[in-house]
Amino acid sequence: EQQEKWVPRAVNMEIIGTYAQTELGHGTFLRGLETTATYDPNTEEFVLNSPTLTAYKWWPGGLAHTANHCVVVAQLHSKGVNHGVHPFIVQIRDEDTHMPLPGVKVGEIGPKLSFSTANNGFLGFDNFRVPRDSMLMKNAQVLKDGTYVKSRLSKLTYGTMVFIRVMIVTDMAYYLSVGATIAIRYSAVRHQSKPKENEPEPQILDYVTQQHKLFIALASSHAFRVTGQWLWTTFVRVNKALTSGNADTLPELHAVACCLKAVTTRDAASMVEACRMSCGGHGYMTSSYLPILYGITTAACTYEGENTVLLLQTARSLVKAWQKGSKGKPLSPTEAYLMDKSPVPKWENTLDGIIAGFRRVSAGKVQDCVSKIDKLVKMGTSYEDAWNQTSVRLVAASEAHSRAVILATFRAEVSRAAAALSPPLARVLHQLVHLYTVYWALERVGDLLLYTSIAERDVQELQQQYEDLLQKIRPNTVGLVDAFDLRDEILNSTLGAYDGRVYERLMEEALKSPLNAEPVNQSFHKYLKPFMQGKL
Ligand SMILES: CC/C=C\C/C=C\C/C=C\C/C=C\C/C=C\C/C=C/C(=O)SCCNC(=O)CCNC(=O)[C@H](O)C(C)(C)COP(=O)(O)OP(=O)(O)OC[C@H]1O[C@@H](n2cnc3c(N)ncnc32)[C@H](O)[C@@H]1OP(=O)(O)O
Ligand SMILES: Cc1cc2nc3c(=O)[nH]c(=O)nc-3n(C[C@H](O)[C@H](O)[C@H](O)COP(=O)(O)OP(=O)(O)OC[C@H]3O[C@@H](n4cnc5c(N)ncnc54)[C@H](O)[C@@H]3O)c2cc1C
Repeated sequence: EQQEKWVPRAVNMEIIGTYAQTELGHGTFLRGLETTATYDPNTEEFVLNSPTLTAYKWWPGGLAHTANHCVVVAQLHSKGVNHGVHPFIVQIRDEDTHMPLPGVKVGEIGPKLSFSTANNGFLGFDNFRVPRDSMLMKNAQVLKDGTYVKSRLSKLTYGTMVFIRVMIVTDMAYYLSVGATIAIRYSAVRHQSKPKENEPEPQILDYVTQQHKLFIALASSHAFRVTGQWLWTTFVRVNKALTSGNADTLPELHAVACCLKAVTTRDAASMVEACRMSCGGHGYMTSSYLPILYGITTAACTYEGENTVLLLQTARSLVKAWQKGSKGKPLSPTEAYLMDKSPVPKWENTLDGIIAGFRRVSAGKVQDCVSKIDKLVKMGTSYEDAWNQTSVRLVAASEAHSRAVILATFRAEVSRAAAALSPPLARVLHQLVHLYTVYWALERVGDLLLYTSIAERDVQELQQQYEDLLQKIRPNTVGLVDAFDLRDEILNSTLGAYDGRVYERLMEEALKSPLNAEPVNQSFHKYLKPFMQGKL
């Protein structure tokens, strides 16, 4: 009945909430969170408290001035026992006056790199009392007398984060479509330089280096949208099983959600930055929207689980899978390839050949990590220290695993969908799959040389395949970004508007600046003139 109490009020916006988990002192290590929720059986209430400055919640979006409730993650104490972190839904502001309630300290954390509209806040409690039913009791419960009833699966506490990580993959597909649309449309409008003296300045989109910078962002948007859809379907299936009490597939979902969130956010941030830089000085204008878009995508590398920490979570799963598979036990579908002990096949410069190659790289890296950890432990190093000393390789293994998942999913889903598409559209989408696959083979050629039978001539041929694909995709590039069908109001960009009037829009935006309100700015009279007259 907690959902009956809270959900309708949240849906009709009586409750504006945020997720208050991170504290000044802890973001990654959840078991180290310091906010306490101590049960008082005499009043059937929890007493929320921030015992130290580092216990203050810090970062939750909307917390500073928007939210009047929040989900607070706190260490649950009852009958003198700390039962670990649990979620509580807590009203923090008066619903009429919006004033902070007594015992609640809340405010803004200050300027950030971007996300300026999110009013991220801080929150401290001074022995703030909330009724027992504030504890979200879907998984664990505290009875009226303070008896703690543990969850059938402690990891369910972390479930919210899996959900958001799954959503973030699709978010990155969207952000890349915005960046690619702005940069490719601008590159079609912008003419620059004279490689051929007797011809007009060409579109910068005709420079192959410009195509190299931008087409991967376009292809990645489709790859992440397709992968995000697959991941969402997986999430729904796992969640359904969880509802019926079966948690067997949760570890695989957690592992694949971690590495996909980490890799897609890192790629999106770096590719949006490449989109910005490919637009020269105008890409550095706020009015282009590209700097803001970079700020949004790079934040995703940190929030909802810092990327390195998440890649190490996946590595933990890959190492456990290797150890399990080595004992002949079955592995989850996404990790089953780790046990492919067949001889390394002759390299093939095909999509299937490259996908198989990335699986070889991932399996080889995982095996190397396991060997290094085992060797260190045999030499007397603790497992934790052996893990830390191997962690750079563990992150790389996770990234290779994630890339293998994206490559395979992108290829399979486009091949499956192609049958229902017109031949021209199917051809263009296959070109994007091909470009994405060959791009990453070239980006990770060192790994392929280490773990597969790829030879120098294969690499040369892949480079030529890649350059041929840039040429094939070029004629459809503007059509492909137009197909994202992003309205000018959404793009919010002087460079990406559909009408291509970039110079007029840049000037229109400049003239809106208050600094252009008068021909001589007051700074002249206050500072420049006195300085020039030696009076400052
Ligand atoms: C409601 C929303 C509605 C709509 C949303 C729509 C769109 C949203 C899309 C995008 C959002 C856009 C903008 C939002 C902007 C900002 C929001 C940001 C919010 C936040 O940042 S919230 C805070 C996020 N914080 C974290 O992610 C913390 C990361 N840290 C951890 O997860 C844990 O500390 C960590 C790293 C896992 C370590 O914890 P611990 O030490 O306890 O674990 P172990 O490593 O020892 O592992 C124990 C065991 O548990 C398994 N496990 C760990 N985590 C999970 C999990 N999440 N699910 C399942 N299982 C998990 C782990 O595998 C181990 O298992 P094993 O022992 O190996 O069997
Ligand atoms: C824009 C934005 C919005 C946010 N919104 C919210 C929100 O709404 N609600 C909320 O609760 N939080 C929110 N956060 C906070 C976010 O979840 C945390 O910043 C994130 O979990 C990282 O934790 P941290 O900042 O404490 O960094 P730390 O965990 O201190 O990480 C710092 C460095 O230490 C490294 N490190 C940490 N642990 C390990 C390890 N075990 N192994 C190896 N390296 C490690 C990390 O890789 C990283 O390089 C938001 C953050 C941002 C930037």
